[in-house]
Amino acid sequence: MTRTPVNVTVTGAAGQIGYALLFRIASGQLLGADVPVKLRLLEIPQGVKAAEGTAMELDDCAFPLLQGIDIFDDANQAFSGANVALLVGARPRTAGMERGDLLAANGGIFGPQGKAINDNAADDIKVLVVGNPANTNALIAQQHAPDVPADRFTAMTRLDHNRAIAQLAKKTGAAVSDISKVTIWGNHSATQYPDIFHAEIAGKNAAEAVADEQWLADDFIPTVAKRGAAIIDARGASSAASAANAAIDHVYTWVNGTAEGDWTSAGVVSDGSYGVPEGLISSFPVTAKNGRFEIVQGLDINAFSRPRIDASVAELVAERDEVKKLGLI
Ligand SMILES: NC(=O)C1=CN([C@@H]2O[C@H](COP(=O)(O)OP(=O)(O)OC[C@H]3O[C@@H](n4cnc5c(N)ncnc54)[C@H](O)[C@@H]3O)[C@@H](O)[C@H]2O)C=CC1
Ligand SMILES: O=C([O-])CC(=O)C(=O)O
Repeated sequence: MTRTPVNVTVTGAAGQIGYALLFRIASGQLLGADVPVKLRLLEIPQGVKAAEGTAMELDDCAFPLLQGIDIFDDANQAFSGANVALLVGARPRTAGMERGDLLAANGGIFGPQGKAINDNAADDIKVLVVGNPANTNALIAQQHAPDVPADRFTAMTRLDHNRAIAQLAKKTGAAVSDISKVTIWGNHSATQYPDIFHAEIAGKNAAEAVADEQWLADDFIPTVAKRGAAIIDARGASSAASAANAAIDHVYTWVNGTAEGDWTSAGVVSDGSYGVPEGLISSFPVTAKNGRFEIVQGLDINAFSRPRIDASVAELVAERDEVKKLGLI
């Protein structure tokens, strides 16, 4: 193996997503089957011992691409030389917690981690925020990293994107691989808008193939948007393997590109496209090429879609205003 290993930092490494994610990174699924990796795991002190156990199991897989595992409880060390950072560890909402409390608790995590990335990561750092509220946590981290180009900070809506594809495949009987150009707009929350008006099934418009606006409004959109809660209800724990899978998909696509004629969804810094205020980290249809996401331009937004996009973006604006008020950005 002659390639220089890629340093991948994962926060919340001892959590349930971490457990589903690390083995797939180490096996080559994050970056490619010929790319060696070094893992840098960040946990809070109480999580370090469990992370050490996971590291023992990673050793026991004898992955040919895995060239080292280091475990830290200090963000500056964990992000030192990082080329890819997966920010999974977050403070979950607990009973009685208001949105402001949740944003404040996570601001205390993502502000310092953004600064640690700014001060210690490699010049080509790419950041994916998974920990909720993912879009606003990503914004907080990005705002604490003034020396890192803003477009290196992204939030995960790929799970929502994959959920939308799966629901559309179920409804139409199409193969997942025949579905392209699905879009998730807005926030990774129940206000998100999964849009199939530009999607295609084997090259034909998906909304026309479905031809059922009532199904869209009353079934498809709420099923996708509330899927996280449905999983928690059924499993007694939040999505882990599917979230890890989406994180793998997000970074793999970012690094290796979208297929010709397709796009994906990601929370990226808005350039003002589609009326989304500049600087917000909102989900858009994006292509990836040469290691960069680009927002797909020029799509017609119809009367069904417009208010739904606006509602989710309004929620992001409210979250941004709240973290500003709290002095977190
Ligand atoms: N964007 C998305 O689509 C999805 C996001 N999520 C979010 O991902 C996050 C992680 O989920 P799980 O792994 O299930 O949670 P978990 O509670 O099993 O694990 C979280 C881990 O993060 C660690 N942690 C907490 N604060 C930390 C810090 N400051 N630095 C480093 N590590 C820290 C904890 O010790 C714990 O081991 C949650 O916020 C969850 O809501 C989950 C599913 C989908
Ligand atoms: O609410 C959660 O923690 C899980 C989540 O984001 C999802 O499954 O989309």
